[in-house]
Amino acid sequence: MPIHVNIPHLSSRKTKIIATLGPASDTPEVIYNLIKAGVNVFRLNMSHGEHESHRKLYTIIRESAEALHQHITIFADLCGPKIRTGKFKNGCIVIKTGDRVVVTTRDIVGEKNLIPCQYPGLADDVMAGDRILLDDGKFELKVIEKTAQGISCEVIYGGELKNNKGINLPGVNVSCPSLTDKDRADALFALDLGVDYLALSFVRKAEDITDLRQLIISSGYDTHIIAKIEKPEALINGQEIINASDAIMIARGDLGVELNPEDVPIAQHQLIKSARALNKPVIVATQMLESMIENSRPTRAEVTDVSNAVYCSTDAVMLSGETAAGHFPIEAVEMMSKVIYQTEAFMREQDVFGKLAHRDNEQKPLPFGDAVADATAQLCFDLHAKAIVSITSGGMSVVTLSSARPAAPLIAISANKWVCQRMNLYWGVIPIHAEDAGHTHPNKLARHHALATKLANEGDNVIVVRGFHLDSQLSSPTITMLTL
Ligand SMILES: Nc1ncnc2c1ncn2[C@@H]1O[C@H](COP(=O)(O)OP(=O)(O)O)[C@@H](O)[C@H]1O
Ligand SMILES: C=C(OP(=O)(O)O)C(=O)O
Repeated sequence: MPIHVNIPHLSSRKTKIIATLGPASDTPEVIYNLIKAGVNVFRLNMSHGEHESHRKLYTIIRESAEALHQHITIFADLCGPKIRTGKFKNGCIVIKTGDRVVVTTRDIVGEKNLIPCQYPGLADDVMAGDRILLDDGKFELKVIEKTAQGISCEVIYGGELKNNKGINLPGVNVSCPSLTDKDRADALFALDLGVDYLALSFVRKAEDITDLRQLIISSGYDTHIIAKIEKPEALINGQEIINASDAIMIARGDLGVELNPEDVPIAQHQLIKSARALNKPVIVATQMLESMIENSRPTRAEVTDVSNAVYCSTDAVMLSGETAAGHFPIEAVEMMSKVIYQTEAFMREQDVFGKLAHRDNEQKPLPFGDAVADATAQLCFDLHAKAIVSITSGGMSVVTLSSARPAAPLIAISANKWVCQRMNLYWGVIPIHAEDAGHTHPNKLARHHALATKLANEGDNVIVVRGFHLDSQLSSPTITMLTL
């Protein structure tokens, strides 16, 4: 049986790459090449496409992952109360600064100066004078009056508006529920398909996550949830939301429209720190290599943005339009991968890894699991260990070990391939599916897989961690140094 492990040369990369799929990347050939270029996680955006097209993509991803002997994570991104335009004749219209346009909630196809909106409550939620932002804030309308035809607006900043683009109402209290009927239908579809995570857009409070959790559990699944942080309310309720979810995404597209753009980098720093303190993986998303939608080379500022997110120790960086609808999807992944390697090499040189552990957080005393994870990272550093090996059933200990940001690769062995796919999102984690994980001696497993992955050689030290329970009452962790 082939060992499912990330391609060896990619194994040394700690920060994971997420790619959104769309018309530019919906063939077996492109998906296969995206994985080869370094994608660890794919995002299926439920705001676009149909269930059948997502099913097709899901199948292609699983087949390509199998062919490349890799664990690949898949998540479905639920729209949540995200408001969007409808469709236009010919796919787009041009709105001109100074013109009058009508935004209608009728189910029609848009045309010149008529913009359909998919959210029926829009007219109730806005008032004369409110701002309506389109396509992540690229275009701006000002509400003049509500008429029988719809909401009459003046175009403040115009441009080419395409199908299905986001609408933001900064400062307006949107009455739309957090989990819409479409989200429920999309969630059930994605759960049945077998996705590894569900992401929820426009989370405002912890209950939004618990509502989705309820739906997942009542459907018989234990799929994990990614909370997308993109509303000012989500920053206010940040701790509770992070606690209630399994991972977070800093969705900077909408966040940068809902907040002042200059507040986004600060929010990014704070969210990465808070998520790590609570052992929750964190994703930095949107516009990371935006200019590569059109150009084969990114701007220096974009490359620096990716590098800074890596240096701040995010678990994953995400590509959106670059891989979904851009002209250079493979090149965008290759570029992201190069920037990550280069930045991590610098971090290694500066001895940053292992020093980013939980003890930097303000909690005193540390929770037991965090303290064990930090001690393991420190041991790894002191013993020049080539790898940490953790044998896990559900991955909880692995996410905690990963949050200590150890210098060595973290080989996470599980008998459950779904757990492997889930763990593949975590920083520095190399998941390995081994059916005998439950009944083979941990040291034997560790030795075999550390050598088979070529992460360590005969004579090298590895650290084997087991019996690791996050609750100190139940835990009797064993941390062993094994010389291969
Ligand atoms: N499955 C899809 N089908 C058609 N177009 C898509 C799909 N996924 C993404 N796109 C296109 O790529 C753009 C960027 O992708 P993404 O960031 O996922 O979307 P958005 O920002 O609209 O949520 C989208 O706005 C859309 O134009
Ligand atoms: C990732 C984001 O969400 P979406 O693509 O759904 O707009 C974002 O707003 O940054």
